[in-house]
Amino acid sequence: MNTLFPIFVKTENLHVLIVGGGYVGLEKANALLANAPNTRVTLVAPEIRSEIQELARQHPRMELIQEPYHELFLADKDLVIVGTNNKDVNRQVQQDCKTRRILVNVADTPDLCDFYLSSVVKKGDLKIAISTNGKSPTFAKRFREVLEELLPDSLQETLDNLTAIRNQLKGDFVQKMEKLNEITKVLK
Ligand SMILES: C[C@@]1(CC(=O)O)c2cc3[nH]c(cc4nc(cc5[nH]c(cc(n2)[C@H]1CCC(=O)O)[C@@](C)(CC(=O)O)[C@@H]5CCC(=O)O)C(CC(=O)O)=C4CCC(=O)O)c(CCC(=O)O)c3CC(=O)O
Ligand SMILES: NC(=O)C1=CN([C@@H]2O[C@H](COP(=O)(O)OP(=O)(O)OC[C@H]3O[C@@H](n4cnc5c(N)ncnc54)[C@H](O)[C@@H]3O)[C@@H](O)[C@H]2O)C=CC1
Repeated sequence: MNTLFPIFVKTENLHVLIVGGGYVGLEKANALLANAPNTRVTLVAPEIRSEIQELARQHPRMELIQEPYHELFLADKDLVIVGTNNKDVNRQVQQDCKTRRILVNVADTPDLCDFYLSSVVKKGDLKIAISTNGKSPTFAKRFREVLEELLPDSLQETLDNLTAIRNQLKGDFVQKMEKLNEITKVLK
């Protein structure tokens, strides 16, 4: 059964810790900052790839700490993503997060994850998150590419028009809902 519950998180309101400064750390930092460049991200690792250092130069709210993980780094964090090349360290971080009730993603161990990252399709204000329940991240990536091709750029205009109508509508909640359902019937 696929029990994942998708939510859209305002990461700019959070302080995220990434543990690991290799390819995985880079991928996850890129994923976060591509969606919300203003997110406060702290990345800790004894070795940090040069691409991550470049990313930090472009994002003033990203901080790099060139040290091994220590639980003290969890003190002020809301969300943690772990991707070191040391399984014991990954496990330790996961346990420390559980103790503090901080949501944690252990990139190479789905069983230890409280949440997964998704493939993200963006067309202006429309955002679609794709997950395969961990079965094939590569399928998620390919399906993102298919949807990116398929969805027209004019979608933003439709959304803008619907927002304008939504803001002008008078009446109670039910009346507004009926009207908006009527107008958008053509989309079915
Ligand atoms: C469970 C999950 C946890 C998490 O990381 O959050 C997870 C786990 C693992 N990924 C692995 C490998 C790869 N991951 C990618 C890519 C992505 N992986 C992402 C998400 C997720 N990956 C979560 C489930 C998402 C879902 O439900 O579908 C994406 C969508 C989002 C993102 O990372 O930002 C991003 C695509 C973004 C995009 O382009 O749209 C590629 C392809 C590539 O990089 O080109 C490969 C190599 C090929 C392959 O294996 O498929 C391995 C094996 C590691 C090993 O062998 O050591 C594990 C561990 C395991 O499965 O056991
Ligand atoms: N979920 C995913 O998308 C994928 C997961 N993986 C797995 O993730 C793991 C990491 O992969 P890469 O980033 O490619 O490895 P890498 O070798 O490029 O980087 C490992 C990083 O972990 C850091 N590290 C080691 N000990 C640490 C400690 N005590 N505290 C903090 N950081 C520490 C290193 O300094 C380095 O920055 C591997 O086990 C790999 O199998 C690999 C590919 C994709």
